[in-house]
Amino acid sequence: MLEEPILSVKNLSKQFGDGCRRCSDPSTRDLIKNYCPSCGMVFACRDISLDLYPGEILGVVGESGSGKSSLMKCLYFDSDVTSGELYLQDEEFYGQNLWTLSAQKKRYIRNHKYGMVYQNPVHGLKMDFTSIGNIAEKLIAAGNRNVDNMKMVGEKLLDTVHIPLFRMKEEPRNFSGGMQQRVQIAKALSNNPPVLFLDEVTTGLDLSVQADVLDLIKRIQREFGISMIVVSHDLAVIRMLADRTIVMLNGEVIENGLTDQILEDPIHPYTQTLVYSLL
Ligand SMILES: Nc1ncnc2c1ncn2[C@@H]1O[C@H](COP(=O)(O)OP(=O)(O)OP(=O)(O)O)[C@@H](O)[C@H]1O
Repeated sequence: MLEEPILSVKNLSKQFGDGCRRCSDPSTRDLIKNYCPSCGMVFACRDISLDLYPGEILGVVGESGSGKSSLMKCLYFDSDVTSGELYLQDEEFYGQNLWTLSAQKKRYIRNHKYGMVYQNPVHGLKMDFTSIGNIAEKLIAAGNRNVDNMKMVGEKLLDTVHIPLFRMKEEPRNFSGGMQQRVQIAKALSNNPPVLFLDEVTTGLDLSVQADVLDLIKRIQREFGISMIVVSHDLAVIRMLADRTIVMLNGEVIENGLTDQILEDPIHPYTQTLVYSLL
């Protein structure tokens, strides 16, 4: 593992609501978990810092409402942050806090440096485009114009994720949930991104289909060497995929470390409950 992280988050906070006197002053803050009972303000993410290293999978695990999706949305610029810094190890953006960039530059980063796989394929795919057309859409967004080249890349990626090529002209709406996720993964890989985000990508799939998708993600890590952040409420998924893991509760990181170490010796009582539920 290289020493410099490919992606670095410093002190990310994401709050919904402006806050009031009761919750705005850190020294007298009076919250129920991450919620202010006086004004309804919610801290979805509180002072989160993390580093993603080249080639690794970082898992983010936590119960519903712990702030995992908000973290992911901030990283992918789907949502504005309240405060914090985000750095990408990249010549073009070195040393720049990505959250302060213009909307146009953020779009550029999404198109050229990032891949995203959503829990719900409807968010990542155009259901009325063909499967190969979905990949072409992302390639065009990343500046590609050569049709033969796009076709070649599309076929190769669909083959990589085991979509039979005779079905490449079918719309993903005709596919099973597992196949839709595989097309989403192919699309997310098409701009050759150094960083891939996966948000609850196996939730709702049958167990055998889940296993196929998880195997595919591991294979992609091995073959492409992409750094990934994988969000899941399911520690079993994180155990299969992640080299390192952060555990979130009420918008905060309560534990982080090597996944094996967290599984063998969980320190926080919430993490202990998560781990024991796997036994
Ligand atoms: N648009 C919003 N407006 C107000 N509160 C929100 C909004 N989005 C999220 N929240 C709150 O922020 C907190 C974190 O939500 P978030 O969706 O990030 O959690 P999560 O861990 O991803 O949960 P889930 O897996 O159920 O989506 C929750 O208390 C949620 O109610």
